Amino acid sequence: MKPLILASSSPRRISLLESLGFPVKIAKFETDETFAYSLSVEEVVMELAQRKALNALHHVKGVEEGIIIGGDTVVVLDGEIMGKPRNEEEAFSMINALQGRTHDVYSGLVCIDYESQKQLVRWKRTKVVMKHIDNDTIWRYIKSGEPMDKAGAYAIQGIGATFIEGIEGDYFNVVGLSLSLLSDMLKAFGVEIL
Ligand SMILES: Cc1cn([C@H]2C[C@H](O)[C@@H](COP(=O)(O)OP(=O)(O)OP(=O)(O)O)O2)c(=O)[nH]c1=O
Repeated sequence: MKPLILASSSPRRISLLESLGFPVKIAKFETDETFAYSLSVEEVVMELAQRKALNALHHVKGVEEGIIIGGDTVVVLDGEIMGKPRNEEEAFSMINALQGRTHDVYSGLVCIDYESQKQLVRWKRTKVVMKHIDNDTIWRYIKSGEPMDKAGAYAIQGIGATFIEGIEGDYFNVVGLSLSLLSDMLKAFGVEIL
């Protein structure tokens, strides 16, 4: 089987991919994550995931062969895209905006076959309903450190789970890598999970 090369340093994406039982190689390189505001959310997550994957492809050329996987996750409330907070104040305003409301989490996923250079680019959306959270609780959460490297400043898989009323869609898409979508994409490259 072709090795899977993950263009990501996200510990969540690494352990989700490893949970499928395949050996995973990591090829993460600094990628510009700015985007044009004229793009739709779907285009943003696909473009950023693609940039990460193409960057890895460029760097592993002649060194590693396999299927390169790139991903990107954002939170969207009222059409506004939230990435990772730059500081604690921004984390506060993100969670404060999300609490008591329903938002969408979009993840883009890209697979590139090194050998054929064939590319597949997809996206997926999950709806998340968050409970009301008071200001003191938000600040205690921020002080836990958990929100700082997460889109929308919360982690559904961590203490942030206590804020979540429910979701509609794929849980793993919120954590950053839909294993269901990935398995469909890998199938197109001749890779069967089972
Ligand atoms: C909403 C949400 C996001 N996240 C994470 C998933 C992503 O890792 C992160 C969004 O940032 P990304 O830019 O998608 O990824 P990253 O910077 O962590 O990793 P890399 O660019 O190396 O692939 O937020 C959670 O872990 N839990 C959640 O509930």
